[in-house]
Amino acid sequence: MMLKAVILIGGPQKGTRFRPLSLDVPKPLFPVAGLPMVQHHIEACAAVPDIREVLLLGYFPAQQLHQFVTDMIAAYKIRIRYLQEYQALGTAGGIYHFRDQISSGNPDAFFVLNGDVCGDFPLQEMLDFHTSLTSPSLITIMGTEATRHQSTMYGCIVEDKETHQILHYVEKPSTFVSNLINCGVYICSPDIFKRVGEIFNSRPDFYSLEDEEGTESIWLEQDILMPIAGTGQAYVYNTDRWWSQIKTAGSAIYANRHYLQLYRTTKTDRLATNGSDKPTIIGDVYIHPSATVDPSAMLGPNVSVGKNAVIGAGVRIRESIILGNTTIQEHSCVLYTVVGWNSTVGAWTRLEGTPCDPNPNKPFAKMDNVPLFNNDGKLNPSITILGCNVTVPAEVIVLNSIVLPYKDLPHSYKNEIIL
Ligand SMILES: Nc1nc2c(ncn2[C@@H]2O[C@H](COP(=O)(O)OP(=O)(O)O[C@H]3O[C@H](CO)[C@@H](O)[C@H](O)[C@@H]3O)[C@@H](O)[C@H]2O)c(=O)[nH]1
Repeated sequence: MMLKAVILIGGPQKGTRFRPLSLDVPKPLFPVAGLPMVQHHIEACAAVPDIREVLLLGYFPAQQLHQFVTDMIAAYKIRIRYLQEYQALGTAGGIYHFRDQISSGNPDAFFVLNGDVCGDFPLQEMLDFHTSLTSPSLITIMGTEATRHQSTMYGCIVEDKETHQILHYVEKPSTFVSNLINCGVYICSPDIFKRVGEIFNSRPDFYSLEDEEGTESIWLEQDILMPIAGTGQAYVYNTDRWWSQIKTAGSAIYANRHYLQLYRTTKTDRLATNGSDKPTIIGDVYIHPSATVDPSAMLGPNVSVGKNAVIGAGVRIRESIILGNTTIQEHSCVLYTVVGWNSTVGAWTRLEGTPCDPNPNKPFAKMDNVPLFNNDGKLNPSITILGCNVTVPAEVIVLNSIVLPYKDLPHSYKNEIIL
């Protein structure tokens, strides 16, 4: 069997809720648990022996992805390419536009993964399910359970419980349809191109100059899944493994924690260990080999420290992401915070945010993608974020605040966006 994988990474206009973290680097490359977000997808794909090529599909300028793709080829030794859409073509439009590249070598099927989800992707298990189906599936969707209340923020699937055929599919319905939601991970038969082609050719105004911008795009969800449901050609593979979207900056801390936890079973060499002349490590912590951490610092649980970062004496960090080239001076405390690249945090300073985790008392609860402001126009409590090249003085407190790049903070801040 020969398979390929397509990862949909979107473009610069997407991922706005991820700001300011997506101001300096395309959102798909933002590091979570020490690796660019979509490297986790690539790693999951590379672990499936039949996947021979991974295609990243998006409309970011190619030079923004070039180094990353080169690094990925070296790390995983499989074919990886970035294919750039000339404009946003939609979740099925891009696949259709590059159908020749996807079909070359005659793959039996190809995976499609949304770049903005994270999880413990059971790709091999899903493939086994897909290939075991007696009637061929044009598209198999990975589905998972959500709460009744949250389900309407996703694509909702009604399945035949015995055969797992999809009977009904609604994209982000206005009222409750089903607890079973679309994870944004698919296996498609190459025959899907015929379906997308029919839609492409059925658009009469395609060449009209008055055509509104955006009508050129084709959506896997609305244009393919909704009409195909109930025809016996679409199936759902259910998973109860960890899965989430990464939409808001707050979800980076949550995803970081879970990916670190996964390292415990699969990649223990990536986790920092305790030892003499080493900092105290609590729980799961990733420290880039080039980072310098003072032995009197205490890190964890759930901390990632990037390239060339310098962590001073007596520093305490918990539930946070410290990006590359950042310096945290002695005795500072960092909790539920993302510290952007090249930032400096003075001594005896406290950076603290509020976690936005899924409700632990509700089974199947996902992260709420809390908007920045509440209805009174006030900032919703969230993780604290420092953009890149921010300088925080010594002996101040920055609480539940978002600091845009290149800012020298003069004093303490609480619940503010600092522009
Ligand atoms: N290449 C490319 N990628 C795109 C484009 N538009 C969106 N994407 C990528 O496609 C994925 C889906 O993004 P959205 O269109 O914003 O959809 P969504 O709100 O995330 O919902 C989708 O994912 C949910 C799971 O996370 C699903 O539940 C839902 O049904 C739907 O498939 C993201 O990774 C995004 O970067 C495009 O024009 N081109």
